[in-house]
Amino acid sequence: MSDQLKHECGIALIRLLKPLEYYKEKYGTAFYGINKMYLMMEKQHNRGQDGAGFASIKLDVKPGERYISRVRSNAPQPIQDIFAQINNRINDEMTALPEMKDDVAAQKKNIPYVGELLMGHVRYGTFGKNSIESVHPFLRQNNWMHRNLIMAGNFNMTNVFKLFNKLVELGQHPKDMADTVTVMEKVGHFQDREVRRLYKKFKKEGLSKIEASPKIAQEIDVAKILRKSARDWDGGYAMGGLMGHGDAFLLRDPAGIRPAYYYQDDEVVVVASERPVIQTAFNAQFEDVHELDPGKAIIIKKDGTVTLDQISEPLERKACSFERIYFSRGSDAEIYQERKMLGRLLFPKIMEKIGNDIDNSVFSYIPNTAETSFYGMIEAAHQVLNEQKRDAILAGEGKLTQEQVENTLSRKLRTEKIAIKDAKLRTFITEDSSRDDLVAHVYDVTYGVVKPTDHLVIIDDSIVRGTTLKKSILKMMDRLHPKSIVVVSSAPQIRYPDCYGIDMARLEGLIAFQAALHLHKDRGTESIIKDIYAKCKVQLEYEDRDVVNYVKELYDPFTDEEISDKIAELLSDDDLNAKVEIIYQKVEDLHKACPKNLGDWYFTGDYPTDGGNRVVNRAFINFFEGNDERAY
Ligand SMILES: NC(=O)CC[C@H](N)C(=O)O
Repeated sequence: MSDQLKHECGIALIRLLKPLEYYKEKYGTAFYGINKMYLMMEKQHNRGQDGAGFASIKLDVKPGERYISRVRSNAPQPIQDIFAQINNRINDEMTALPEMKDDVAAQKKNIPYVGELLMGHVRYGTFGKNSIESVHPFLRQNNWMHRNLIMAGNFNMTNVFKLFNKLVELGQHPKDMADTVTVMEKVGHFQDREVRRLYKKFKKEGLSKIEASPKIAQEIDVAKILRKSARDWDGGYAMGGLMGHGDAFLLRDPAGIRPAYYYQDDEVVVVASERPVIQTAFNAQFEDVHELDPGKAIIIKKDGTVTLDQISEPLERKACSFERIYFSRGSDAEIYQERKMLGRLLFPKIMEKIGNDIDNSVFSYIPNTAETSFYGMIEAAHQVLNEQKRDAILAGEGKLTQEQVENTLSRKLRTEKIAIKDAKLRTFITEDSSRDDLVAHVYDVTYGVVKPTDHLVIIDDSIVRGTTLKKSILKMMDRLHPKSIVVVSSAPQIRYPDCYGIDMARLEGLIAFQAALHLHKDRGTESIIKDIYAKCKVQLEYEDRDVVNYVKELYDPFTDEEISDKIAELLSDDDLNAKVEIIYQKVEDLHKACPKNLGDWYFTGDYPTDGGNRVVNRAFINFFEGNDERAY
């Protein structure tokens, strides 16, 4: 991936179903849960590097003993940082009381973090700042056990301001503008109400306060709380939560935009944002890890009962296709095949651009995530090359000499590692005039394998803003003097903002949007920009469900190819010698390759929730008015 794209968060939840002694006996440590959580977070570090956090709950402790621990970090290596803190603390306590070594009860009593219920989170912020206060999990604390709530999520709500204002209208005074607080306060509000309802019920039945408490824990209806809380959430989410008394949940949005997977055996229940994370950490088989259905919550009661509850009416399933193209780790059995298919499906178009001249083409990729689609592209290329060889041999009708046959068979695909990412360089980049020259060196190239007669074909996951392509990759590749550079994007053109967790909130940053604007200018049809603006303005007063995405009209007059060609032009500086061509995946082919993740709003403008149309409407107004604000 050449564009820096802020995206996603990763979530991990573990419930140990057996007493801690069991893990000590079987695996040699009562810190089994913490170790597994470390693995699960580390295996999801791709999903967030702005911050990381961990929280745990000890079940069945005596009043006065601490049972909730949390640690968060926004240090440069946040996962390492929090587990260093956890380790240090554990070591300190163990050194102070060495007789605890084999005494699990004492460890549980004296050492924080050791618990039966654990939640971890890695963050890429989509809302608010990167301060430590914005790092999940968030705590809502109370002296009543059942009223404690810990939340962490991979989410973005399109209507977070509306939700915030609702809290204020209720007379509340949220302490923070963080979206996680807004969402958590909603759940906390209904959790409080449910606790109150149950308390009244038990009081009526003649139970004392102390008798009612364990009964509340048993009967607290988590599904009901979530149903009420999520009623007016509009967005993509996988929201995880722990309640003080030991219930836990993870809720997925009704369109299945954000991912969530779970696994259960007789020792653990586990939930994570990505499947292979669970497979690797628990040595589980692919078919034993299940996807959580859209609109459902997995609820783990304190007694270990696990249920899957429908929380909101499912919408049409629109799981984010970017998860498959780029965000999720490509080690997932399905995602790996899908990425390869994305590369394979692009090959016919590549052949057109290189004039079928495989021998004079060098094939490569932008590291690292595009490597898998590169393998698929190469498989397709091999197939075509083999067909060419077969046809050449058959055309000889058995009369070819040995040398001729050998020559044909010796034709090989030229796959090379061309682009090299020099990540460290970023840290030196300053704002002064030397910046552009340094930026060019963010990528380096391999010298000596490209000839002036060659086409250089380079595949990337996607082209969002195109900045790095323009400022670095194309310039560096041009130094190799190829005849042409064919940039291949395994994702279609990104034309619309995202509002469900990917940080692409502004239209004017998108290179496809810029290309459409330029095409209108070239053709003297710019008046459409004003017309769309007028239509958007009118809609400001509309209810979300009535808003139409008029930004589509900006793209309607052009074919995909016209926009791709314009993008190629915009990304080619005058000083480039090679001709630049750009090939994008077709939306139909994306769906063919990733049939379970049909969420494609950033490519098509078809938003899966009503709030999406409001966001794109606002984004266009912001663009037109030169307003820097975010559209949600
Ligand atoms: N990427 C995410 O899921 C972000 C979660 C949340 N919106 C935050 O900004 O903290």
